[in-house]
Amino acid sequence: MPAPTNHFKQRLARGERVIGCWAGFADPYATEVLGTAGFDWLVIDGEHAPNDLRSIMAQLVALKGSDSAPVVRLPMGEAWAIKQVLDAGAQTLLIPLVESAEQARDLVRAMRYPPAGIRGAGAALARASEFSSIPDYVQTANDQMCLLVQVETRAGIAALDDILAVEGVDGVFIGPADLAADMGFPGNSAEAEVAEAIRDALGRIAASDKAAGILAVDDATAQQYAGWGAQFLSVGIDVVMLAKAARDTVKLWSGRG
Ligand SMILES: O=C(O)C(=O)C[C@H](O)[C@@H](O)CO
Repeated sequence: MPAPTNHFKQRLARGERVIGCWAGFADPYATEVLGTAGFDWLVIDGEHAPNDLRSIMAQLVALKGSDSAPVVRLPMGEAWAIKQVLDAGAQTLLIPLVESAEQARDLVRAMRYPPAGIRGAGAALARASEFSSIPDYVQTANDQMCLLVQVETRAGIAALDDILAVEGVDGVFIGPADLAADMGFPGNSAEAEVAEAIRDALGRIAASDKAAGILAVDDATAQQYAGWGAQFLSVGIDVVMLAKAARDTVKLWSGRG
């Protein structure tokens, strides 16, 4: 019995558009709720949500029966953190602030067992191997790894063609907020210069053998990004959804006192 098939990786490879959402409550109960909504993928955000290895693992467990594929974002692409989260059962990683092909190659290697990479062989006690119930996990896991790198600085954009040439990178995600900030327009990814950089980058990624990804928090922007070539498209953030719904409810009733 081989390592679990990464259906999300297969869908990207087939060129399917897949719609996702950010899971930012760092709580398995909230992520389990999201997992019933019908999203194709969910980002368990270890960069900007208060997650740690145990909360990430608890959310992987919560999504085990869901059709929503878990995508785990780490704070940075450190090999030791990648080793831990893969052993916890993650198969798709979103790694922020990638700015070179060398960095991308190092991430590919960190996600794979030797000789293709440097992932430590601890599967015997790992959730990923179902605690050794998958006897050939180490021999079959590499093929199920899905690496999504975030390009979200001017340096990353400049290195995009080189990053796109790296074997083992499955997708490139453009981070609009960080890119806008790095370009001198913090908080304004709709600024013409930033929007043009996003449009150009999504087009170049879509023309490559990688999947293009991005996040939008309003429908008009999401539609625009889809038209520019976004294939794995996140269309919301759970925390923002709840906060907005709560404020709208208060606004609705505040005038009815
Ligand atoms: O740069 C970006 O935009 C992203 O990487 C997404 C953000 O980190 C996400 O938290 C929404 O702001």
